[in-house]
Amino acid sequence: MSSRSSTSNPEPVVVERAGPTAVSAPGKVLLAGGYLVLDPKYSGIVVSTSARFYTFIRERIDGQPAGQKIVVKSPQFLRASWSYQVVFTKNGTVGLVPSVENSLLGSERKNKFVQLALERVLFLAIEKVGYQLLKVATDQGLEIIIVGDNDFYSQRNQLSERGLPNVISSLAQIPQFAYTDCSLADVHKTGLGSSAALITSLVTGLLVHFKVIGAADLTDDPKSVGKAFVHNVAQYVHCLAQGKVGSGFDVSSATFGSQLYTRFAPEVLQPLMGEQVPTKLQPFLIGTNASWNQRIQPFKLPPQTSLMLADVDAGTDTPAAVGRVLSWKKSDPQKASELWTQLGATNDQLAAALSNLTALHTKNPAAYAAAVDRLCGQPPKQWAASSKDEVTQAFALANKLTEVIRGYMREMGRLSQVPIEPAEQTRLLDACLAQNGVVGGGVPGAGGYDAIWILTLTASKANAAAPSSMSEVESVWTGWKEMNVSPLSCGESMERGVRVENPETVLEWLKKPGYVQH
Ligand SMILES: Nc1ncnc2c1ncn2[C@@H]1O[C@H](COP(=O)(O)OP(=O)(O)OP(=O)(O)O)[C@@H](O)[C@H]1O
Ligand SMILES: C[C@@](O)(CCOP(=O)(O)O)CC(=O)O
Repeated sequence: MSSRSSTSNPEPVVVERAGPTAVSAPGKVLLAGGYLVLDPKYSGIVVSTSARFYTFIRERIDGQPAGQKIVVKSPQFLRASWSYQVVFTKNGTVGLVPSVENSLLGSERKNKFVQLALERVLFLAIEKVGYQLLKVATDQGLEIIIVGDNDFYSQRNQLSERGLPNVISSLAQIPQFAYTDCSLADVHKTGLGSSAALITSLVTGLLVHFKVIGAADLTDDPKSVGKAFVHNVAQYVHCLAQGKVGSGFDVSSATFGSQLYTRFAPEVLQPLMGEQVPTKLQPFLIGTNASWNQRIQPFKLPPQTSLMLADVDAGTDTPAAVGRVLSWKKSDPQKASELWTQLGATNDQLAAALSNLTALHTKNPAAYAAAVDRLCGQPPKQWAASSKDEVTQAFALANKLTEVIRGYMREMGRLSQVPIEPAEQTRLLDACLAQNGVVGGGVPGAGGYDAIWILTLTASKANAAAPSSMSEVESVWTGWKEMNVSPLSCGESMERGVRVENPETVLEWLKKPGYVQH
């Protein structure tokens, strides 16, 4: 067990009991930049999802005082609760010890994501608020409930058990945080970054609950030092738990929301990834530490567009795919450099084209809406020739760029012999992109068979009669024979990053009938 010492003198403290704390963080879709975003020379277009991960923290356990004990419950899954003892010693150190009952309870042996988040935030807390305050903050025991919106986990079983068709409108009939009746090890995750959203939500909830940071620190301003600290701590814990330093786009978007993301230099985490925990963590993670040189540019999709996500039935081993692509890249640096340069430039052009559409809406909302309503009734291949107006031309350009990106991703897959956009996904995407009002689509992140994303136009409210490209795409999905295509979240708003929630509201959600209390 590691332990940690305090920097402040043990003074008697006035105890003010802390009320409950609730925090949420969004999932992610990497629309463009898979593989390239591992290199700080390139950026990724990351959209935060409407699906969010929630952490609810309150004192006592099942309403009873439980000195220095912490229980973390994940009630959507079988055997998913873990209990720990916070250990304070006379010389002012703190440590976290998994309780014996974890194995007795039949819990999955342990959850390193949860345990590392608790342990490392306790170390930071004793550095920042001191031994006495931290001891008080845990002396009644803590009950922590962590839940992810349904889209993080395949709902196919839920839909079939309820006799509901596999369509977007059915998703709203499944209770929020629905019980999956399976273990975490067996659940089919949908690739929305559940662990990054979990860690960012749990770490932030603990930092707020232990008063290491204030709720005011959680603005979405990428320049906020408090938010940067939260980002750094969440990246640290997530990389420790995953056992690797990925690009970090998922934790960054969970923290700051939708963005154009450029990776921090991975070396910043090297001193923290070993067995030995540094005696002081704060200097490495503080928001003003310039070694954390990620670049975060707020981004949002254009107005009157909706991001549709579908979960496809075969899984993809992302780490293995990354390994094979990078080893090919090493074996053919010349060809890889050409491809990375062309793909990186096209990704940047797509980001600019999408941001330009938002600017065109700002410039003339009426003209923008009129153009979108018209394009809702045409397949994208006809857009460029249909009108010379700048909104039409801008959407035609965005569509063209997504198709060029798909071509480069297929080329990367062919050269590295990794199924990045395999033929089955190509056929499904081409069928979707032939529908009216579809701006573009592709395989998110590392690609493979996990999922597809489709960006569709939505008619203005004044034009309710306009055709709905979302339903046209959904017809392709429901009629698709080659693979099982299940709809996921379908969001218009570009989600904010990690934020404090009203604990009473979250508690009400957790008491609803469809949510199974353990
Ligand atoms: N509701 C939850 N409660 C507890 N732990 C969870 C929960 N959801 C996810 N996790 C943890 O996150 C791990 C998944 O993290 P991993 O890095 O393997 O995948 P990921 O890339 O986050 O997956 P995806 O992007 O598909 O959501 C699970 O094995 C589990 O330990
Ligand atoms: C392949 C990679 O660049 C993106 C992986 O994205 P996803 O987890 O498949 O959504 C890996 C990374 O950035 O960590």
